[in-house]
Amino acid sequence: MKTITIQLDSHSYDIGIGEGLLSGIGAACKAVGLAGAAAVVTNPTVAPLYAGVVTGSLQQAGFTPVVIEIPDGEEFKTGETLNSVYDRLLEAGLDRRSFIVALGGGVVGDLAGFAAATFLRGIPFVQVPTTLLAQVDSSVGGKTGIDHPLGKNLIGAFYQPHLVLSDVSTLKTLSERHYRAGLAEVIKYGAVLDAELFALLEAKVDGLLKRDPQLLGRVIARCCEIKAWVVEQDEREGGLRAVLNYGHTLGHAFETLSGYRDLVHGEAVAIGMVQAAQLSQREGYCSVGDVERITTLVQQVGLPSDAPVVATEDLITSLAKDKKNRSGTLQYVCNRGIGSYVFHQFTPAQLAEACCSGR
Ligand SMILES: NC(=O)c1ccc[n+]([C@@H]2O[C@H](COP(=O)([O-])OP(=O)(O)OC[C@H]3O[C@@H](n4cnc5c(N)ncnc54)[C@H](O)[C@@H]3O)[C@@H](O)[C@H]2O)c1
Ligand SMILES: O=C(O)C(=O)C[C@@H](O)[C@H](O)[C@H](O)COP(=O)(O)O
Ligand SMILES: [Zn+2]
Repeated sequence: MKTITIQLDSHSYDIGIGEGLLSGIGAACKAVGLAGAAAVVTNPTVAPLYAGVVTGSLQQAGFTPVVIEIPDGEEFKTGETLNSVYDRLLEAGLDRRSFIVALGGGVVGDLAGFAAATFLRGIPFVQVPTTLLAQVDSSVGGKTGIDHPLGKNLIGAFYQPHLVLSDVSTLKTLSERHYRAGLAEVIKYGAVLDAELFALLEAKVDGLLKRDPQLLGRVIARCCEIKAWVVEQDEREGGLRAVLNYGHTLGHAFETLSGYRDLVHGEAVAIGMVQAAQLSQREGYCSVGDVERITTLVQQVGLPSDAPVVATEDLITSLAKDKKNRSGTLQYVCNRGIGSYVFHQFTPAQLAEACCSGR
């Protein structure tokens, strides 16, 4: 197992990455001092595959697990689902010594993490990510929350887990679509923070698509190292952390406008990154060749690169709700060449017009 420690003033925690780790979750929770009842929040797709081994391991380590299922899909990352989780936690009699285990992808992790942040004013939680996207991104760094009909992740909290345990073997059962969606966040790290990682991805497209376990282990660990480095310097997104929003400003707007149904998060981010590369080139931050490299990699891994057809007015309204909006101006992440970034201010109207006129 590879371990990466994320060191924060609030508290530090380990990210364990390796094959076959799920059966060790009970011992790992014990080792970080957790006790009492454990609520395993998961969904009907993941539960039949992995809830048994997780609850078995927790029982063996002396915990009393209860499984709470939420419906599968981004459209259920809502206040209604969150309330149903609170109901179940109360019914199960969880107290302040109890903890939550988020077993699933980013939707489960974000929602269960927010439940942990708010239930009884905060109980510990553990991330057990089972999608590529969750292993490289959402399980790390403590952003938790739910969507609102008007915008992505508009309700939430910064709340760090006690532990992240990423079992790479779970990726074998992930659908092609969701696996590729995870590659979007991997490309993001390379495009704005690590030129070497970007070049590795370009060279290893075949291995990535075949889910070569050794390559995946290396790539997941590198992404977590990069994210830990960013979050350690700026846990609550005062500045630097916004770089992790590369591709997300337009991406989140497209997700919202699709009613959280047509595009999954990674697909929306892929489209947003291609738009960001084009805007970066237009502003003189990168070359036509850089835009081509980003677009080609996105397309080679089977992700969409063309913006969906949306009304400019709707796009402006949605962009105006972005959390990076300050007095009508958005802090937008451009790539400076490949592997580096620069923030540029755009109004929602400028972004929407650039995006919609490009068609
Ligand atoms: N908190 C953060 O920092 C952060 C970062 C990136 C994304 N996110 C959020 O993450 C979410 C997207 O996460 P996601 O891409 O994991 O989507 P997801 O959670 O919807 O999972 C994708 C699909 O894969 C299924 N699944 C999960 N693990 C599986 C497995 N091992 N085998 C088979 N099927 C499996 C799920 O049931 C679901 O149907 C979005 O809500 C996004 O906003 C949060
Ligand atoms: O961890 C971060 O910071 C990120 O921005 C990671 C993103 O990939 C992720 O989608 C995040 O949920 C977006 O955060 P938001 O604050 O823009 O909603
Ligand atoms: Zn994201």
